[in-house]
This record gives sequence, structure tokens and C-alpha cells, in this order.
Amino acid sequence: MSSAPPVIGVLALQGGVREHVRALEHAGARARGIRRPDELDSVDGLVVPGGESTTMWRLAVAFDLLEPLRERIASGLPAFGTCAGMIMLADRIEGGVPGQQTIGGIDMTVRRNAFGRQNASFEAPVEVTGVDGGPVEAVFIRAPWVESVGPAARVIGRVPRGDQADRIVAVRQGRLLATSFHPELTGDTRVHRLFVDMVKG
Ligand SMILES: NC(=O)CC[C@H](N)C(=O)O
Repeated sequence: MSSAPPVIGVLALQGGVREHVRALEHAGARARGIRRPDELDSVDGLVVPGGESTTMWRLAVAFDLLEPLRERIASGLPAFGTCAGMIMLADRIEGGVPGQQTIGGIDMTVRRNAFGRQNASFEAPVEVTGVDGGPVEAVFIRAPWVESVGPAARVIGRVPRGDQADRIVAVRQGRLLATSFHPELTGDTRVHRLFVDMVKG
């Protein structure tokens, strides 16, 4: 017997919203954009997309969403952040603009634009714990990396090789998930399936 698909919101202030909606629907969820605090009440999970974390933070404040997002996530709403969305889910950031705030939730320190200029965009096969069937082809676009995680968070993916081998690029903490890269851009929906399973679980 199959239960009703979970409803997953995609924070639609800015960034790669449509791609996540598509990937979530492929992964067996119903997806919708979220722009207002009351829309948070009717979702079982939330994706915070990539884009620009400084703009997303400013818009979240302007739309009175930052506090409601913090409250919902603190009270157990499963969430998945990609790239700028990873920054938004970090408890601590480095390289932010003055005063930059996050939603938080994951006990980690994330460095913005960490991979630097020559290497601002690249792809690499990343093994993600909990995703079966071989590495995920990870697309990094002016991506952050995770400097460190606290005891509550678990590293589930690292850069496989090259100058930045072993940099942490995927983290999980309970029902919160974050990747430096963009699984919504590749057509491979295994990371979204992992999140949909976390939401169902
Ligand atoms: N592709 C992305 O989401 C880039 C993130 C962006 N560099 C930021 O700081 O928010």
C-alpha cells in the first residue's frame, strides 16, 4: 500500500526554484513554492534552493519569513539546502557580508564562495552516504564548503580528489540535509529521493 506523497515546499524568494520542484516531483513528492509564512504550515518538508545567500537572507527578512523559518525548522520541519541553501541552514558562516544571518539548524560552519575564482564552477563524482548506486555527479557553482561540523551533524560527502580533496560538501543532521552542490541540475534525483524518504520517515 502506498501512502499519499508528502508535500514539500521550495523557498521561492530567489534562486533555482523550478529545478527543485521538478526534481522533487520526480522523486515522488508534491512540490510548491513558498513565499509567505502561512504557506509553511501546510508542508511536510522544505527545500532551500541555490542562488545568492545574501539576497535570500535580505528577502527572507523583508518578507517576514526568517523567524517563521527558524521556528518551523527548530520544531522539526525536515529541510534540504543546496549551495546558498546550505549556507542558509548553517548555524555559523564565514565569508558572509556584514550582518548576514542564516536560518540555521545544522551544527556546522560553512564558508561562502570557498572554492575560489579559478575553481568557481566544476563537477566531481561525490559518494553520498545514504545514496546507493555509485557517486552523484556533483555540480558546484561558486559553492561553499563546510569548514567544520559540531557533534550533532554528520559528514555524508566529500570532494573525491584534486586540490580540494576531502573538503566536506554534504552534511546531515537528523531530518536536515545540506549539499554544497546542485543535485537539482543533473537529472539524477537520488539525493532528492533521500530527502523525500527523510520527510516520510
Ligand atoms: N550557486 C549558489 O547557490 C552560490 C552561492 C553563493 N555564492 C552564495 O554565497 O550564496
